[in-house]
Amino acid sequence: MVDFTTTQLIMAAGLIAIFSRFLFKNRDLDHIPSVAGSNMAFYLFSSIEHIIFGSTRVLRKGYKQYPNQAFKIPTFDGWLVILNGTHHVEDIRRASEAQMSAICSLDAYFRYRHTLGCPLLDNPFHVDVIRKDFTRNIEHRYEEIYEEVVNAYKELIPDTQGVHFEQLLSKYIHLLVPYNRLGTFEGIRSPDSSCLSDILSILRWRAIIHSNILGSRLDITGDSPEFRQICLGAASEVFKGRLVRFFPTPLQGHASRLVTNMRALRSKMDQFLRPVVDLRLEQQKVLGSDWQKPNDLISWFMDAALATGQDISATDLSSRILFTSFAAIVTTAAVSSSVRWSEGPSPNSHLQAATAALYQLCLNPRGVEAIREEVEKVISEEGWNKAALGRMYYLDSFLRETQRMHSAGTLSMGRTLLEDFMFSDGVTLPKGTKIAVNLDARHYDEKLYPDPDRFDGFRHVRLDSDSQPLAATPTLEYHTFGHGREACPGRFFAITQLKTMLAHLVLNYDFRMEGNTYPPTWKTEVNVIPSMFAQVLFRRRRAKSKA
Ligand code: HEM
Repeated sequence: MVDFTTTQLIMAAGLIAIFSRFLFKNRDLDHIPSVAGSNMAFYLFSSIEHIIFGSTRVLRKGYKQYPNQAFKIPTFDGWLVILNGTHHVEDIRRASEAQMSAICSLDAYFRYRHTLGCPLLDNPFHVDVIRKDFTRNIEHRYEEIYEEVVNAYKELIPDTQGVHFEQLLSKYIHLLVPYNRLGTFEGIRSPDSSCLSDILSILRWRAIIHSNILGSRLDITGDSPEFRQICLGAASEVFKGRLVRFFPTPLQGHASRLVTNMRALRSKMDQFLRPVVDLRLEQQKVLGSDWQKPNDLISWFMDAALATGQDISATDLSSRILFTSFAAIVTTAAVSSSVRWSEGPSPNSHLQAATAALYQLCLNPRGVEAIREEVEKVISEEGWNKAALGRMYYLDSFLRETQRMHSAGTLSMGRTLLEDFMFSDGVTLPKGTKIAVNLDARHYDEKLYPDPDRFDGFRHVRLDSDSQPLAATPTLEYHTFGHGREACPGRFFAITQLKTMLAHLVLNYDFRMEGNTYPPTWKTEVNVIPSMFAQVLFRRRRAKSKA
Protein backbone atom coordinates (compact mmCIF):
# COMPACT_ATOMS: atom_id res chain seq x y z
CA MET A 1 0.00 0.00 0.00
CA VAL A 2 1.27 3.49 -0.86
CA ASP A 3 1.49 5.37 2.46
CA PHE A 4 1.01 9.10 2.96
CA THR A 5 4.71 9.98 2.76
CA THR A 6 5.14 8.02 -0.44
CA THR A 7 2.10 9.77 -1.88
CA GLN A 8 3.63 13.16 -1.08
CA LEU A 9 6.89 12.08 -2.67
CA ILE A 10 5.06 10.99 -5.80
CA MET A 11 3.14 14.28 -5.99
CA ALA A 12 6.31 16.32 -5.60
CA ALA A 13 8.06 14.19 -8.23
CA GLY A 14 5.02 14.67 -10.48
CA LEU A 15 5.15 18.45 -10.24
CA ILE A 16 8.90 18.52 -10.91
CA ALA A 17 8.29 16.19 -13.86
CA ILE A 18 5.75 18.56 -15.40
CA PHE A 19 8.10 21.54 -15.01
CA SER A 20 11.05 19.70 -16.48
CA ARG A 21 8.96 18.33 -19.37
CA PHE A 22 7.95 21.93 -20.10
CA LEU A 23 11.49 23.29 -19.86
CA PHE A 24 12.93 20.55 -22.05
CA LYS A 25 9.96 20.20 -24.33
CA ASN A 26 10.46 19.17 -27.92
CA ARG A 27 10.89 22.33 -30.02
CA ASP A 28 10.57 20.20 -33.18
CA LEU A 29 6.84 20.11 -32.48
CA ASP A 30 6.39 23.89 -32.63
CA HIS A 31 4.60 23.52 -35.98
CA ILE A 32 1.85 21.42 -34.34
CA PRO A 33 -0.87 23.57 -32.70
CA SER A 34 -1.93 23.08 -29.09
CA VAL A 35 -5.44 23.68 -27.71
CA ALA A 36 -3.93 24.35 -24.32
CA GLY A 37 -1.55 27.09 -25.49
CA SER A 38 2.19 26.77 -25.18
CA ASN A 39 3.23 28.84 -22.19
CA MET A 40 4.22 27.45 -18.82
CA ALA A 41 0.92 28.25 -17.06
CA PHE A 42 -1.16 26.55 -19.75
CA TYR A 43 1.17 23.58 -19.82
CA LEU A 44 0.96 23.13 -16.06
CA PHE A 45 -2.78 23.72 -15.82
CA SER A 46 -3.60 21.42 -18.70
CA SER A 47 -1.35 18.56 -17.49
CA ILE A 48 -2.99 18.67 -14.08
CA GLU A 49 -6.52 19.03 -15.49
CA HIS A 50 -5.80 15.97 -17.61
CA ILE A 51 -5.08 13.92 -14.49
CA ILE A 52 -7.89 15.20 -12.31
CA PHE A 53 -10.73 15.46 -14.85
CA GLY A 54 -9.55 13.20 -17.67
CA SER A 55 -8.80 14.18 -21.23
CA THR A 56 -12.27 14.22 -22.82
CA ARG A 57 -12.75 18.01 -22.73
CA VAL A 58 -9.43 18.90 -24.30
CA LEU A 59 -9.66 16.10 -26.89
CA ARG A 60 -13.14 17.11 -28.05
CA LYS A 61 -12.09 20.77 -28.18
CA GLY A 62 -9.04 19.86 -30.30
CA TYR A 63 -11.20 17.72 -32.56
CA LYS A 64 -13.51 20.66 -33.32
CA GLN A 65 -10.72 23.21 -33.60
CA TYR A 66 -8.48 21.11 -35.87
CA PRO A 67 -10.75 18.83 -37.94
CA ASN A 68 -8.80 16.08 -39.73
CA GLN A 69 -5.55 17.59 -38.47
CA ALA A 70 -2.99 16.95 -35.75
CA PHE A 71 -2.74 18.90 -32.50
CA LYS A 72 -0.74 18.39 -29.32
CA ILE A 73 -1.61 18.16 -25.64
CA PRO A 74 0.74 18.48 -22.66
CA THR A 75 1.13 15.42 -20.43
CA PHE A 76 3.47 14.21 -17.73
CA ASP A 77 5.46 12.58 -20.48
CA GLY A 78 5.84 15.75 -22.55
CA TRP A 79 3.81 16.66 -25.63
CA LEU A 80 1.51 14.02 -27.05
CA VAL A 81 0.43 14.52 -30.67
CA ILE A 82 -3.26 13.71 -31.20
CA LEU A 83 -4.45 12.68 -34.64
CA ASN A 84 -8.02 13.49 -35.69
CA GLY A 85 -8.27 12.29 -39.29
CA THR A 86 -9.31 9.00 -40.85
CA HIS A 87 -6.26 9.28 -43.10
CA HIS A 88 -4.10 9.35 -39.95
CA VAL A 89 -5.64 6.06 -38.80
CA GLU A 90 -4.92 4.57 -42.21
CA ASP A 91 -1.32 5.90 -42.13
CA ILE A 92 -0.71 4.26 -38.73
CA ARG A 93 -2.38 1.05 -39.87
CA ARG A 94 -0.02 0.84 -42.83
CA ALA A 95 3.16 1.95 -41.01
CA SER A 96 5.98 -0.57 -40.76
CA GLU A 97 7.66 -1.98 -37.67
CA ALA A 98 10.70 0.18 -38.41
CA GLN A 99 8.63 3.38 -38.49
CA MET A 100 6.64 3.23 -35.26
CA SER A 101 6.17 1.07 -32.19
CA ALA A 102 3.26 0.44 -29.81
CA ILE A 103 5.35 -1.32 -27.19
CA CYS A 104 7.71 1.69 -26.91
CA SER A 105 4.71 3.89 -26.15
CA LEU A 106 3.48 1.42 -23.57
CA ASP A 107 6.91 1.25 -21.98
CA ALA A 108 7.05 5.04 -21.86
CA TYR A 109 3.64 5.09 -20.14
CA PHE A 110 3.98 2.14 -17.74
CA ARG A 111 7.79 1.84 -17.53
CA TYR A 112 7.63 -1.93 -18.18
CA ARG A 113 11.42 -2.10 -18.12
CA HIS A 114 11.33 -1.44 -14.37
CA THR A 115 8.42 -3.73 -13.56
CA LEU A 116 8.53 -6.60 -16.06
CA GLY A 117 12.11 -6.34 -17.27
CA CYS A 118 13.83 -5.51 -20.56
CA PRO A 119 13.79 -8.94 -22.31
CA LEU A 120 10.04 -8.59 -22.74
CA LEU A 121 10.59 -5.32 -24.61
CA ASP A 122 13.58 -6.49 -26.64
CA ASN A 123 11.90 -9.67 -27.87
CA PRO A 124 8.10 -9.40 -27.53
CA PHE A 125 7.39 -12.92 -28.85
CA HIS A 126 4.48 -13.26 -26.40
CA VAL A 127 2.39 -10.87 -28.54
CA ASP A 128 2.71 -13.18 -31.56
CA VAL A 129 1.86 -16.19 -29.41
CA ILE A 130 -1.37 -14.52 -28.26
CA ARG A 131 -2.20 -13.43 -31.79
CA LYS A 132 -1.60 -16.89 -33.29
CA ASP A 133 -1.53 -20.00 -31.04
CA PHE A 134 -3.75 -18.57 -28.31
CA THR A 135 -6.39 -17.29 -30.75
CA ARG A 136 -6.31 -20.43 -32.91
CA ASN A 137 -7.08 -22.51 -29.82
CA ILE A 138 -10.25 -20.65 -28.86
CA GLU A 139 -12.46 -22.77 -31.08
CA HIS A 140 -11.49 -26.22 -29.93
CA ARG A 141 -11.30 -25.13 -26.29
CA TYR A 142 -14.65 -23.37 -26.46
CA GLU A 143 -16.47 -26.08 -24.51
CA GLU A 144 -14.24 -25.42 -21.52
CA ILE A 145 -14.71 -21.67 -21.80
CA TYR A 146 -18.49 -22.09 -21.85
CA GLU A 147 -18.44 -24.52 -18.93
CA GLU A 148 -16.43 -22.13 -16.83
CA VAL A 149 -18.76 -19.26 -17.63
CA VAL A 150 -21.79 -21.30 -16.55
CA ASN A 151 -20.08 -22.49 -13.38
CA ALA A 152 -18.97 -19.01 -12.43
CA TYR A 153 -22.50 -17.65 -12.77
CA LYS A 154 -23.89 -20.56 -10.77
CA GLU A 155 -21.38 -20.03 -8.04
CA LEU A 156 -21.78 -16.29 -7.76
CA ILE A 157 -25.47 -15.84 -8.47
CA PRO A 158 -26.88 -18.87 -6.68
CA ASP A 159 -30.16 -20.21 -7.95
CA THR A 160 -32.44 -19.39 -5.02
CA GLN A 161 -35.43 -21.18 -6.52
CA GLY A 162 -36.35 -24.21 -4.50
CA VAL A 163 -33.60 -23.48 -2.02
CA HIS A 164 -34.96 -20.58 -0.04
CA PHE A 165 -38.36 -19.99 1.52
CA GLU A 166 -41.30 -19.23 -0.73
CA GLN A 167 -41.10 -15.53 0.04
CA LEU A 168 -37.57 -15.36 -1.32
CA LEU A 169 -38.45 -16.90 -4.63
CA SER A 170 -39.46 -13.68 -6.29
CA LYS A 171 -36.52 -11.69 -5.04
CA TYR A 172 -33.60 -10.58 -7.06
CA ILE A 173 -30.01 -11.29 -6.23
CA HIS A 174 -28.17 -8.06 -5.70
CA LEU A 175 -25.19 -7.56 -7.88
CA LEU A 176 -23.33 -4.45 -6.98
CA VAL A 177 -21.03 -3.14 -9.61
CA PRO A 178 -18.27 -3.60 -8.85
CA TYR A 179 -17.96 -3.24 -5.10
CA ASN A 180 -19.60 -5.60 -2.75
CA ARG A 181 -21.95 -3.40 -0.75
CA LEU A 182 -25.45 -4.37 0.23
CA GLY A 183 -28.13 -2.17 -1.23
CA THR A 184 -31.88 -2.14 -1.49
CA PHE A 185 -34.27 -2.33 -4.39
CA GLU A 186 -38.01 -1.87 -4.13
CA GLY A 187 -37.55 -2.03 -0.38
CA ILE A 188 -36.09 -5.54 -0.49
CA ARG A 189 -32.76 -6.26 1.08
CA SER A 190 -31.40 -9.34 -0.58
CA PRO A 191 -29.75 -12.02 1.49
CA ASP A 192 -27.47 -13.00 -1.37
CA SER A 193 -25.18 -10.37 -2.69
CA SER A 194 -22.10 -10.60 -4.82
CA CYS A 195 -20.25 -8.30 -7.11
CA LEU A 196 -19.57 -8.30 -10.79
CA SER A 197 -15.85 -8.16 -10.34
CA ASP A 198 -16.02 -11.49 -8.47
CA ILE A 199 -17.82 -13.11 -11.36
CA LEU A 200 -15.46 -11.67 -13.88
CA SER A 201 -12.38 -12.52 -11.96
CA ILE A 202 -13.51 -16.11 -11.61
CA LEU A 203 -14.44 -16.25 -15.26
CA ARG A 204 -11.20 -14.71 -16.25
CA TRP A 205 -9.02 -17.04 -14.27
CA ARG A 206 -10.94 -20.14 -15.09
CA ALA A 207 -11.67 -19.41 -18.69
CA ILE A 208 -8.54 -17.52 -19.65
CA ILE A 209 -5.85 -18.88 -17.42
CA HIS A 210 -7.13 -22.33 -16.63
CA SER A 211 -8.59 -23.32 -19.96
CA ASN A 212 -6.76 -21.29 -22.47
CA ILE A 213 -3.54 -20.05 -21.12
CA LEU A 214 -2.02 -22.55 -18.80
CA GLY A 215 -3.98 -25.59 -19.83
CA SER A 216 -5.83 -28.05 -17.68
CA ARG A 217 -3.08 -30.64 -17.54
CA LEU A 218 -0.88 -28.50 -15.37
CA ASP A 219 -0.57 -28.70 -11.65
CA ILE A 220 -0.84 -24.96 -11.47
CA THR A 221 -4.09 -23.62 -12.79
CA GLY A 222 -6.36 -20.66 -12.42
CA ASP A 223 -8.14 -22.66 -9.73
CA SER A 224 -5.24 -22.13 -7.37
CA PRO A 225 -6.21 -19.12 -5.21
CA GLU A 226 -2.58 -18.10 -4.80
CA PHE A 227 -1.89 -18.27 -8.51
CA ARG A 228 -5.02 -16.24 -9.19
CA GLN A 229 -3.96 -13.69 -6.59
CA ILE A 230 -0.55 -13.30 -8.21
CA CYS A 231 -2.10 -12.70 -11.64
CA LEU A 232 -4.63 -10.25 -10.23
CA GLY A 233 -1.84 -8.52 -8.33
CA ALA A 234 0.10 -8.09 -11.56
CA ALA A 235 -2.75 -6.06 -13.03
CA SER A 236 -2.54 -3.33 -10.43
CA GLU A 237 1.22 -3.56 -9.80
CA VAL A 238 2.13 -3.15 -13.47
CA PHE A 239 -0.30 -0.27 -13.66
CA LYS A 240 1.43 1.44 -10.76
CA GLY A 241 4.47 1.58 -13.00
CA ARG A 242 2.76 4.72 -14.33
CA LEU A 243 3.86 6.49 -11.16
CA VAL A 244 7.50 5.58 -11.84
CA ARG A 245 7.30 7.93 -14.81
CA PHE A 246 7.11 10.90 -12.45
CA PHE A 247 10.65 10.30 -11.21
CA PRO A 248 13.83 11.39 -13.04
CA THR A 249 15.15 8.66 -15.36
CA PRO A 250 18.20 7.69 -13.24
CA LEU A 251 15.99 7.18 -10.18
CA GLN A 252 13.22 5.21 -11.87
CA GLY A 253 14.70 1.77 -11.06
CA HIS A 254 14.66 2.61 -7.34
CA ALA A 255 11.28 4.34 -7.62
CA SER A 256 9.73 1.17 -9.05
CA ARG A 257 10.63 -0.64 -5.82
CA LEU A 258 9.06 2.16 -3.83
CA VAL A 259 5.74 2.33 -5.64
CA THR A 260 5.19 -1.24 -6.94
CA ASN A 261 5.46 -4.71 -5.51
CA MET A 262 6.35 -6.25 -8.83
CA ARG A 263 9.57 -7.91 -7.78
CA ALA A 264 7.82 -10.00 -5.15
CA LEU A 265 5.11 -11.01 -7.62
CA ARG A 266 7.65 -12.00 -10.23
CA SER A 267 9.51 -14.13 -7.77
CA LYS A 268 6.30 -15.84 -6.60
CA MET A 269 5.31 -16.54 -10.20
CA ASP A 270 8.80 -17.88 -10.78
CA GLN A 271 8.31 -20.37 -7.93
CA PHE A 272 5.10 -21.60 -9.56
CA LEU A 273 6.53 -21.93 -13.04
CA ARG A 274 10.07 -23.18 -12.43
CA PRO A 275 9.19 -26.84 -11.64
CA VAL A 276 6.85 -26.98 -14.64
CA VAL A 277 9.37 -25.50 -17.03
CA ASP A 278 12.18 -27.72 -15.68
CA LEU A 279 10.03 -30.84 -16.03
CA ARG A 280 9.12 -29.99 -19.60
CA LEU A 281 12.70 -29.31 -20.57
CA GLU A 282 13.65 -32.65 -19.04
CA GLN A 283 10.88 -34.53 -20.85
CA GLN A 284 11.82 -32.88 -24.11
CA LYS A 285 15.40 -34.01 -23.59
CA VAL A 286 14.54 -37.59 -22.66
CA LEU A 287 11.66 -38.26 -25.05
CA GLY A 288 12.73 -36.03 -27.94
CA SER A 289 10.23 -36.03 -30.79
CA ASP A 290 8.12 -38.76 -29.06
CA TRP A 291 7.12 -36.30 -26.39
CA GLN A 292 3.51 -35.16 -26.64
CA LYS A 293 3.82 -31.76 -25.05
CA PRO A 294 0.80 -30.05 -23.50
CA ASN A 295 -0.96 -27.66 -25.86
CA ASP A 296 -0.93 -24.58 -23.66
CA LEU A 297 0.55 -21.14 -23.20
CA ILE A 298 3.73 -22.34 -21.51
CA SER A 299 4.55 -24.68 -24.39
CA TRP A 300 3.76 -21.95 -26.92
CA PHE A 301 5.97 -19.47 -25.08
CA MET A 302 8.78 -22.03 -24.83
CA ASP A 303 8.58 -22.80 -28.56
CA ALA A 304 8.47 -19.09 -29.44
CA ALA A 305 11.50 -18.36 -27.25
CA LEU A 306 13.52 -21.04 -29.03
CA ALA A 307 12.30 -19.95 -32.47
CA THR A 308 13.47 -16.39 -31.80
CA GLY A 309 16.87 -17.57 -30.56
CA GLN A 310 16.24 -16.93 -26.87
CA ASP A 311 17.10 -19.33 -24.04
CA ILE A 312 14.13 -20.70 -22.12
CA SER A 313 14.03 -19.40 -18.58
CA ALA A 314 11.31 -19.65 -15.95
CA THR A 315 12.10 -16.08 -14.89
CA ASP A 316 11.45 -14.75 -18.37
CA LEU A 317 8.29 -16.84 -18.83
CA SER A 318 7.01 -15.64 -15.45
CA SER A 319 7.33 -12.09 -16.58
CA ARG A 320 5.46 -12.82 -19.83
CA ILE A 321 2.65 -14.69 -18.06
CA LEU A 322 2.26 -11.73 -15.72
CA PHE A 323 2.27 -9.36 -18.66
CA THR A 324 -0.38 -11.39 -20.52
CA SER A 325 -2.44 -11.37 -17.41
CA PHE A 326 -2.01 -7.61 -17.08
CA ALA A 327 -2.79 -7.01 -20.78
CA ALA A 328 -5.94 -9.09 -20.52
CA ILE A 329 -7.00 -7.19 -17.43
CA VAL A 330 -5.84 -3.63 -17.75
CA THR A 331 -5.24 -3.77 -21.47
CA THR A 332 -2.53 -1.32 -22.10
CA ALA A 333 -2.68 2.39 -22.61
CA ALA A 334 -6.18 2.44 -23.96
CA VAL A 335 -7.89 0.81 -21.05
CA SER A 336 -9.10 1.86 -17.66
CA SER A 337 -7.39 1.86 -14.35
CA SER A 338 -8.47 2.60 -10.88
CA VAL A 339 -6.45 4.88 -8.66
CA ARG A 340 -7.74 2.96 -5.65
CA TRP A 341 -4.38 1.30 -5.65
CA SER A 342 -4.71 -0.56 -2.45
CA GLU A 343 -8.24 -1.91 -2.37
CA GLY A 344 -11.19 -2.96 -4.43
CA PRO A 345 -11.14 -4.99 -7.58
CA SER A 346 -8.30 -4.67 -10.03
CA PRO A 347 -8.91 -2.47 -13.01
CA ASN A 348 -10.00 -4.65 -15.86
CA SER A 349 -10.83 -4.17 -19.49
CA HIS A 350 -13.13 -7.19 -19.50
CA LEU A 351 -14.73 -5.78 -16.41
CA GLN A 352 -15.02 -2.40 -18.10
CA ALA A 353 -16.48 -3.87 -21.28
CA ALA A 354 -18.85 -6.23 -19.47
CA THR A 355 -19.95 -3.57 -17.00
CA ALA A 356 -20.73 -1.09 -19.78
CA ALA A 357 -22.66 -3.77 -21.72
CA LEU A 358 -24.57 -4.78 -18.61
CA TYR A 359 -25.58 -1.17 -17.86
CA GLN A 360 -26.75 -0.73 -21.44
CA LEU A 361 -28.71 -4.00 -21.36
CA CYS A 362 -30.47 -2.77 -18.23
CA LEU A 363 -31.34 0.50 -19.97
CA ASN A 364 -32.58 -1.23 -23.15
CA PRO A 365 -35.14 -3.92 -22.25
CA ARG A 366 -36.34 -4.14 -25.87
CA GLY A 367 -32.77 -4.79 -26.95
CA VAL A 368 -32.59 -7.59 -24.36
CA GLU A 369 -35.73 -9.17 -25.85
CA ALA A 370 -34.28 -9.11 -29.38
CA ILE A 371 -30.94 -10.52 -28.24
CA ARG A 372 -32.66 -13.18 -26.16
CA GLU A 373 -34.73 -14.27 -29.14
CA GLU A 374 -31.61 -14.44 -31.31
CA VAL A 375 -29.61 -16.39 -28.73
CA GLU A 376 -32.49 -18.86 -28.13
CA LYS A 377 -32.84 -19.51 -31.84
CA VAL A 378 -29.12 -19.92 -32.53
CA ILE A 379 -28.49 -22.11 -29.51
CA SER A 380 -31.46 -24.35 -30.28
CA GLU A 381 -30.06 -24.88 -33.78
CA GLU A 382 -26.33 -25.07 -33.06
CA GLY A 383 -25.79 -25.64 -29.34
CA TRP A 384 -23.03 -23.72 -27.56
CA ASN A 385 -19.98 -23.39 -29.75
CA LYS A 386 -17.85 -20.74 -31.41
CA ALA A 387 -19.81 -20.95 -34.67
CA ALA A 388 -23.02 -20.24 -32.78
CA LEU A 389 -21.49 -17.10 -31.27
CA GLY A 390 -20.57 -16.05 -34.80
CA ARG A 391 -24.27 -16.07 -35.72
CA MET A 392 -25.30 -13.75 -32.86
CA TYR A 393 -25.32 -10.55 -34.90
CA TYR A 394 -27.59 -8.54 -32.61
CA LEU A 395 -25.46 -9.34 -29.61
CA ASP A 396 -22.30 -8.50 -31.55
CA SER A 397 -23.69 -5.14 -32.66
CA PHE A 398 -24.76 -4.39 -29.10
CA LEU A 399 -21.22 -5.01 -27.90
CA ARG A 400 -19.68 -2.92 -30.67
CA GLU A 401 -22.04 -0.04 -29.88
CA THR A 402 -21.25 -0.32 -26.17
CA GLN A 403 -17.56 -0.15 -26.97
CA ARG A 404 -18.13 2.78 -29.33
CA MET A 405 -19.78 4.84 -26.61
CA HIS A 406 -18.01 3.48 -23.56
CA SER A 407 -14.48 2.54 -24.57
CA ALA A 408 -12.22 2.29 -21.59
CA GLY A 409 -9.85 4.90 -22.97
CA THR A 410 -10.17 8.24 -24.74
CA LEU A 411 -7.18 7.51 -27.00
CA SER A 412 -6.09 4.55 -29.08
CA MET A 413 -3.21 3.39 -31.26
CA GLY A 414 -0.52 4.95 -29.08
CA ARG A 415 2.79 4.80 -30.95
CA THR A 416 6.33 6.16 -30.64
CA LEU A 417 7.95 7.20 -33.91
CA LEU A 418 11.17 5.29 -34.48
CA GLU A 419 12.15 7.58 -37.36
CA ASP A 420 10.92 10.89 -38.82
CA PHE A 421 7.49 10.20 -40.28
CA MET A 422 5.45 12.03 -42.91
CA PHE A 423 1.68 11.50 -42.84
CA SER A 424 -0.30 11.42 -46.08
CA ASP A 425 -1.44 15.04 -45.50
CA GLY A 426 2.20 16.18 -45.51
CA VAL A 427 2.54 16.70 -41.73
CA THR A 428 5.97 15.51 -40.61
CA LEU A 429 6.79 14.50 -37.07
CA PRO A 430 10.30 13.87 -35.75
CA LYS A 431 11.70 10.59 -34.45
CA GLY A 432 10.76 10.03 -30.81
CA THR A 433 7.38 11.79 -31.03
CA LYS A 434 4.52 10.10 -29.20
CA ILE A 435 1.26 9.97 -31.10
CA ALA A 436 -2.27 8.62 -30.53
CA VAL A 437 -5.63 8.63 -32.30
CA ASN A 438 -8.49 10.70 -30.85
CA LEU A 439 -10.75 7.70 -30.13
CA ASP A 440 -13.33 9.44 -27.96
CA ALA A 441 -13.98 12.36 -30.30
CA ARG A 442 -14.04 10.14 -33.39
CA HIS A 443 -16.46 7.65 -31.80
CA TYR A 444 -18.81 10.61 -31.17
CA ASP A 445 -18.37 12.26 -34.60
CA GLU A 446 -21.77 12.59 -36.32
CA LYS A 447 -20.17 12.24 -39.73
CA LEU A 448 -18.95 8.79 -38.73
CA TYR A 449 -21.95 7.83 -36.56
CA PRO A 450 -25.25 9.66 -37.18
CA ASP A 451 -26.89 10.81 -33.93
CA PRO A 452 -23.76 9.77 -32.01
CA ASP A 453 -25.02 10.57 -28.51
CA ARG A 454 -27.85 8.06 -28.86
CA PHE A 455 -27.11 4.47 -27.85
CA ASP A 456 -28.44 2.33 -30.68
CA GLY A 457 -27.60 -1.28 -29.86
CA PHE A 458 -28.43 -2.52 -33.35
CA ARG A 459 -26.79 0.33 -35.26
CA HIS A 460 -24.19 -2.05 -36.75
CA VAL A 461 -26.56 -4.87 -37.78
CA ARG A 462 -26.65 -5.37 -41.56
CA LEU A 463 -29.29 -7.21 -43.56
CA ASP A 464 -26.44 -8.95 -45.31
CA SER A 465 -24.70 -10.28 -42.22
CA ASP A 466 -21.42 -10.86 -44.08
CA SER A 467 -20.96 -7.11 -44.35
CA GLN A 468 -21.66 -6.36 -40.67
CA PRO A 469 -18.73 -4.65 -38.91
CA LEU A 470 -18.03 -6.90 -35.94
CA ALA A 471 -17.14 -6.01 -32.37
CA ALA A 472 -13.69 -7.62 -32.59
CA THR A 473 -12.85 -6.07 -35.94
CA PRO A 474 -11.06 -2.72 -36.07
CA THR A 475 -12.19 -0.45 -38.90
CA LEU A 476 -11.16 3.07 -39.85
CA GLU A 477 -13.82 4.53 -37.55
CA TYR A 478 -13.81 2.04 -34.64
CA HIS A 479 -10.70 2.06 -32.44
CA THR A 480 -11.52 0.09 -29.29
CA PHE A 481 -8.94 -2.57 -30.11
CA GLY A 482 -6.51 -0.28 -31.95
CA HIS A 483 -5.71 -1.06 -35.56
CA GLY A 484 -3.09 -2.48 -37.87
CA ARG A 485 -0.14 -4.73 -37.13
CA GLU A 486 -0.25 -3.89 -33.44
CA ALA A 487 -4.00 -4.12 -32.87
CA CYS A 488 -4.97 -6.01 -29.68
CA PRO A 489 -3.94 -9.65 -30.24
CA GLY A 490 -6.38 -10.84 -27.53
CA ARG A 491 -9.49 -9.25 -29.07
CA PHE A 492 -11.03 -12.44 -30.49
CA PHE A 493 -10.73 -14.13 -27.14
CA ALA A 494 -12.10 -11.04 -25.36
CA ILE A 495 -15.19 -10.88 -27.59
CA THR A 496 -15.73 -14.66 -27.42
CA GLN A 497 -15.74 -14.48 -23.67
CA LEU A 498 -17.92 -11.37 -23.50
CA LYS A 499 -20.47 -12.81 -25.92
CA THR A 500 -20.63 -16.07 -23.99
CA MET A 501 -21.14 -14.21 -20.72
CA LEU A 502 -23.87 -11.96 -22.08
CA ALA A 503 -25.65 -14.67 -24.10
CA HIS A 504 -25.76 -16.87 -21.01
CA LEU A 505 -26.94 -13.93 -18.94
CA VAL A 506 -29.90 -12.93 -21.15
CA LEU A 507 -30.96 -16.53 -21.54
CA ASN A 508 -30.91 -17.39 -17.87
CA TYR A 509 -31.44 -14.22 -15.84
CA ASP A 510 -33.69 -11.20 -15.59
CA PHE A 511 -31.91 -8.10 -14.42
CA ARG A 512 -32.72 -4.52 -13.47
CA MET A 513 -30.73 -1.47 -12.53
CA GLU A 514 -31.66 1.35 -10.19
CA GLY A 515 -32.15 4.55 -12.18
CA ASN A 516 -32.79 5.05 -15.86
CA THR A 517 -29.63 6.75 -17.06
CA TYR A 518 -26.14 5.43 -17.73
CA PRO A 519 -24.32 5.63 -14.38
CA PRO A 520 -21.71 8.42 -14.32
CA THR A 521 -18.20 7.39 -15.31
CA TRP A 522 -14.99 8.52 -13.66
CA LYS A 523 -12.20 9.85 -15.84
CA THR A 524 -8.49 10.32 -15.24
CA GLU A 525 -5.82 10.89 -17.88
CA VAL A 526 -6.88 8.74 -20.85
CA ASN A 527 -8.85 6.30 -18.68
CA VAL A 528 -12.62 6.03 -18.43
CA ILE A 529 -13.87 3.96 -15.51
CA PRO A 530 -17.50 2.82 -15.25
CA SER A 531 -19.45 3.73 -12.14
CA MET A 532 -18.50 1.69 -9.12
CA PHE A 533 -21.74 2.34 -7.32
CA ALA A 534 -24.57 1.38 -9.66
CA GLN A 535 -26.71 -1.49 -8.43
CA VAL A 536 -27.87 -4.25 -10.72
CA LEU A 537 -30.27 -6.91 -9.52
CA PHE A 538 -30.47 -10.41 -10.92
CA ARG A 539 -33.15 -13.08 -10.83
CA ARG A 540 -32.91 -16.51 -12.35
CA ARG A 541 -35.46 -16.86 -15.19
CA ARG A 542 -37.95 -19.63 -14.62
CA ALA A 543 -38.83 -20.53 -18.18
CA LYS A 544 -36.65 -21.56 -21.11
CA SER A 545 -33.53 -21.96 -19.02
CA LYS A 546 -30.76 -23.32 -21.17
CA ALA A 547 -28.01 -24.12 -18.75
C1 HEM B 1 -12.36 -5.91 -23.96
C2 HEM B 1 -11.13 -6.33 -23.80
C3 HEM B 1 -9.91 -5.71 -24.43
C4 HEM B 1 -9.71 -4.45 -24.96
C5 HEM B 1 -10.73 -3.31 -25.07
C6 HEM B 1 -8.33 -4.40 -25.44
C7 HEM B 1 -7.76 -3.28 -26.06
C8 HEM B 1 -6.44 -3.22 -26.51
C9 HEM B 1 -5.86 -2.11 -27.22
C10 HEM B 1 -6.58 -0.81 -27.59
C11 HEM B 1 -4.56 -2.42 -27.47
C12 HEM B 1 -3.54 -1.54 -28.22
C13 HEM B 1 -3.74 -1.76 -29.72
C14 HEM B 1 -3.04 -0.75 -30.63
O1 HEM B 1 -2.27 0.04 -30.12
O2 HEM B 1 -3.28 -0.76 -31.87
C15 HEM B 1 -4.31 -3.74 -26.92
C16 HEM B 1 -3.10 -4.40 -26.95
C17 HEM B 1 -2.88 -5.65 -26.39
N1 HEM B 1 -3.79 -6.48 -25.80
FE1 HEM B 1 -5.78 -6.10 -25.65
N2 HEM B 1 -7.73 -5.61 -25.18
C18 HEM B 1 -8.64 -6.44 -24.57
C19 HEM B 1 -8.44 -7.75 -24.15
C20 HEM B 1 -7.23 -8.42 -24.23
C21 HEM B 1 -7.02 -9.81 -23.83
C22 HEM B 1 -8.10 -10.74 -23.30
C23 HEM B 1 -5.69 -10.08 -24.02
C24 HEM B 1 -4.89 -11.36 -23.77
C25 HEM B 1 -5.35 -12.53 -23.68
C26 HEM B 1 -5.07 -8.87 -24.53
C27 HEM B 1 -3.73 -8.75 -24.83
C28 HEM B 1 -3.16 -7.63 -25.41
C29 HEM B 1 -1.75 -7.55 -25.73
C30 HEM B 1 -0.68 -8.62 -25.46
C31 HEM B 1 -1.56 -6.31 -26.36
C32 HEM B 1 -0.29 -5.79 -26.99
C33 HEM B 1 0.59 -5.20 -26.06
C34 HEM B 1 1.87 -4.89 -26.78
O3 HEM B 1 1.90 -4.67 -28.00
O4 HEM B 1 2.83 -4.88 -26.05
N3 HEM B 1 -6.04 -7.90 -24.66
N4 HEM B 1 -5.48 -4.22 -26.36
